[in-house]
Amino acid sequence: MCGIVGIVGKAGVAQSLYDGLTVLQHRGQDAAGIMTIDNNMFNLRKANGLVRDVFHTRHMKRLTGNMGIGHCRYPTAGTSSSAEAQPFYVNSPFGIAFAHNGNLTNAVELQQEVSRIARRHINTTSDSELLLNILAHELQNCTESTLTPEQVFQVVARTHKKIRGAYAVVAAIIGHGILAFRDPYGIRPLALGKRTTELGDEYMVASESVALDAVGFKFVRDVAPGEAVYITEQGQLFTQQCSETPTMSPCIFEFVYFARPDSFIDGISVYASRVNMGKKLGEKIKREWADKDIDVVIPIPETSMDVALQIANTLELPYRQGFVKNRYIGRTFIMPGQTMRKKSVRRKLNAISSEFKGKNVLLVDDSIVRGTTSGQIIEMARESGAKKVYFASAAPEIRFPNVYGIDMPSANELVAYGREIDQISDLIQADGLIFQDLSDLVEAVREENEQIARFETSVFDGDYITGDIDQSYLEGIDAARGEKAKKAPVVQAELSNLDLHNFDQ
Ligand SMILES: O=P(O)(O)OC[C@H]1O[C@H](OP(=O)(O)OP(=O)(O)O)[C@H](O)[C@@H]1O
Ligand SMILES: NC(=O)CC[C@H](N)C(=O)O
Ligand SMILES: [Mg+2]
Repeated sequence: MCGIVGIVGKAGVAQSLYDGLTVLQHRGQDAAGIMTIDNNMFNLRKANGLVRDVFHTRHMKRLTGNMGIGHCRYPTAGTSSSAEAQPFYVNSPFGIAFAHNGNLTNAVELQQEVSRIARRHINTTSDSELLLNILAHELQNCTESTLTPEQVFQVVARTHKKIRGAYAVVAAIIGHGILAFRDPYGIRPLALGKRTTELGDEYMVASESVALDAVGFKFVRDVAPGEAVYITEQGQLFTQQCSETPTMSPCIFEFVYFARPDSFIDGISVYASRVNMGKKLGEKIKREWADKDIDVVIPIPETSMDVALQIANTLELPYRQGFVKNRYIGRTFIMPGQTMRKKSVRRKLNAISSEFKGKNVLLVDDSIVRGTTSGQIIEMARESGAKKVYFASAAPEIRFPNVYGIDMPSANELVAYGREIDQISDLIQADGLIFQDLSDLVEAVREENEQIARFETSVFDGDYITGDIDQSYLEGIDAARGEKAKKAPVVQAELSNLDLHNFDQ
């Protein structure tokens, strides 16, 4: 998914950027980076790893300046090489640092345009580096001597026309300010915050409102789909809609899994939406599983806990914690590669056997994607002595690849692809399996903001909102990014050997 932050402050911003990234860590665990501007110079630190491991005191000391941006990465294009960690940088025009959450769907065409028309070189396979170069090329075309907010917004409007897919972006332009914008569908989230200090007002943009809370910024509002926010280095805020056809269609999977429950996205409390999901699924279980003799409801930590508690309340059954999560192991779904994900489930979750012995348990998860977690967890419940193991998923069956910033490039890897519910149930060896209906999931989230008419739900229904995805596109990303492609002998370490991206370790 990736987390982005950007701050224009009145004093050093590195610590706030760092703190913001630590609370966005759940969006990307593979790499992290911060770039600040001080005295008309960029300072950069980025590397593979968690935020806490990437930044040591010596790096933080070097990240001086009152303006900067940060990123934590979950790769959905290109490779996991540290050369593709963000922020990216181009020296012309002005000098731009850039961070991106999302995924472009016309990267192949853009690659050609960037080299042929813009005569720019891209040194990685990252779609984000491409996006930066499109933006830079458009900025380059502003020939006036000063860069006004109006010009910046025209640049964003032209960029919107060229790129397709999902993007929430933050860019620091040296000598000018910070620019942030969101794709015309608002697929990926972006929030704006403000902090009042003795020295004046400071502004921050972040993927989730929780990052604003963590560093004492007050949530102002969500950036609208297609809208751009430009904060000058003096701290003046300008905003403008830069898309001719903005339509609000946020990714529903943010609410199911990605976002933190204490975030608000597009006016929706992520937590409240999950409670609603639990209520709806609980009601469905009541209707359709009246004959099932469930003794206890048990969540699969961590994301499903809010949903499971509400299911237990709705069914008037006890809610018990049957699995303990090792707090030092990250999220398994966003790990790169199936071998690592598989190994991590048992290291991450351990059963409290007394909660299972002789009981018919209902295990609840937020979603079943590859079936990595559910298969192993059901096995653990049985090893712990459960009589029957039922399974409920707060999201419907995931049958289609994602092209908007979730690393699900291949339908074949999805356990629900080409299978009916009974077959999935057999595969994960459950005694019964139930999924939320898509209409209920949409309602559960919409209940919190009825103004949103549509959500991006392609992983469930194959309806890709940008309208540019066909079978050959899906076959292409499967070949390029599916598990088989990851096993191909690309020596990723070698890719980072160029080391153009980092001037100090
Ligand atoms: O079917 P799968 O391919 O296993 O994917 C789905 C699982 O992965 C996620 O958990 P994750 O461990 O990433 O994070 P969490 O601790 O936030 O639940 C999600 O919450 C499901 O448990
Ligand atoms: N998950 C994301 O937002 C990824 C951003 C970008 N596509 C990358 O792969 O680095
Ligand atoms: Mg989970």
